[in-house]
Amino acid sequence: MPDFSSPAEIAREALRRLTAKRIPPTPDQYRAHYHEIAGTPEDEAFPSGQLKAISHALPRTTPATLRAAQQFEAAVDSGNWPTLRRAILALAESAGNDCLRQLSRLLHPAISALLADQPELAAEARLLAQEFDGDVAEHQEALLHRLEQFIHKLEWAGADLHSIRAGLLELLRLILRNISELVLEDRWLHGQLSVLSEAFAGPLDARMLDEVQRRLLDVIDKQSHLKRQLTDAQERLKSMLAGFVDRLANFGAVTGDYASVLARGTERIEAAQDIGELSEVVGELLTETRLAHDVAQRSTEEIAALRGEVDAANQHILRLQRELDEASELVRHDPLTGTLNRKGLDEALEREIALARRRGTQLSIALLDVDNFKTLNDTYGHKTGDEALRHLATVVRESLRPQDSVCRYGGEEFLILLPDTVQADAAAVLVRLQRELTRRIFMADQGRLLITFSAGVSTLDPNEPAHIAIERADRAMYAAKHAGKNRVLVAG
Ligand SMILES: Nc1nc2c(ncn2[C@@H]2O[C@H](COP(=O)(O)OP(=O)(O)OP(=O)(O)O)[C@@H](O)[C@H]2O)c(=O)[nH]1
Repeated sequence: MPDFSSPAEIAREALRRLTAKRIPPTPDQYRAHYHEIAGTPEDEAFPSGQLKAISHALPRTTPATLRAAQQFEAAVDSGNWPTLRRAILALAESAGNDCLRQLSRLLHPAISALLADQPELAAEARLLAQEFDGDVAEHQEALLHRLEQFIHKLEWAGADLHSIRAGLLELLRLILRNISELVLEDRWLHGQLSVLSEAFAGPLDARMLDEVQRRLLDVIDKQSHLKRQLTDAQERLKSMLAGFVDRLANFGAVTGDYASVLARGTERIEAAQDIGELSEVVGELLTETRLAHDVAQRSTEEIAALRGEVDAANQHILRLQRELDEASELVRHDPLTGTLNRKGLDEALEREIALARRRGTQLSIALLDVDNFKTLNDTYGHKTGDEALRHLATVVRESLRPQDSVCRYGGEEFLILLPDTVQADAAAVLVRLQRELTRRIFMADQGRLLITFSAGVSTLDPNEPAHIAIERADRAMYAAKHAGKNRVLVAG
């Protein structure tokens, strides 16, 4: 076989063989014959199509990845392997740098911000972030080792925080138990405290803590007011009783004197020698008797007056108690059902509207009114009516998410705020509530009573005042009543 030493000779021979075999001289056929004659391995064809597909899929989210992707695209267009090799290396480097930058952002600000209570760890996170942001090539291993140690410290700090939180919660539960033992006789405070205990039973979140804080403030307000008033009233009662005892002692002294006058009079009567002497003794006894009678009468009147004052003081204490119960309506919760009252609703509305605007989420409102409540009251009595309302409020509260608010809007009417909920979902929540009331049927003394309600649902437009959306829900609720009750309608 002749030896072809120069590329020109190999090329000529390749063309000659193609002609001899009558094969069309396409680039692929030519390349195959060329390598066969030269005895060299055949280069693979440049896979432009597939490489272009890869280049389209490359990330271009940061300036660095965009640059690397464009370099890759140009290399594919050039069809040149060495250029492509350089582009792939640049791509790998940009991906690595991107990863380091993300790690640096994770360390600072994200992790360092979470470590507000651990300034040393926060400073370490900042330092590591700076180093990962710089040139890591030379001391990569040392840096990775420090990162590993930092992660260990974070794990320990996390475990510490967990046990501190558990300890604080336990402490709060203890305080609550203590307070509820101290205020056994106050139903309203008792209700508030059981709601607080329930709140601490579940996982903590910021909204729940806010609610707990408000309720605790209510409890503290009322408790201190109540205590001051009751101490005053008790002091007044004490001083009245002291006066009463003084009068009794006086009366005792006067009657004691009278008894000795009588005894002396009896002796003198026995020893009397004549009528004159006797009439003198009787005269003295009459005077003393009149005096004793006057004192006794005065004392009886004073004691009766004192008794009147004690009764009035007692009435005053009872009135105070009632006024305080009414005053609890001025705070944020309805004493019968424990749901928010109007003032509580105003605050919750303000908070939720601001949140919805900030987050660009939908706030839905539902108004529900118990069906045929007057008949229930008339048939089973007002007390059963009250219990039915309490049952309804409990089922509603327990069926909703912690971020939803329930308010007693009127006698047997409740308003529910559903943050981050579109109108159709809010209607579905109310339908679920209807089902839940059928499942958890109200057990009255007289037996099982099914409570149903009619409801209207609306969604707040970010630019309208809340009362407009409430009016829409109200109209939908009335439409539900007219359509036959026990149904949920959305506002048109
Ligand atoms: N037991 C009890 N009854 C209440 C309370 N607040 C309001 N009510 C009574 O609820 C009843 C409401 O009656 P209506 O407004 O006629 O409504 P309804 O009977 O439910 O009729 P529809 O709404 O049409 O289904 C009245 O009798 C009120 O006295 C409360 O706190 N306790």
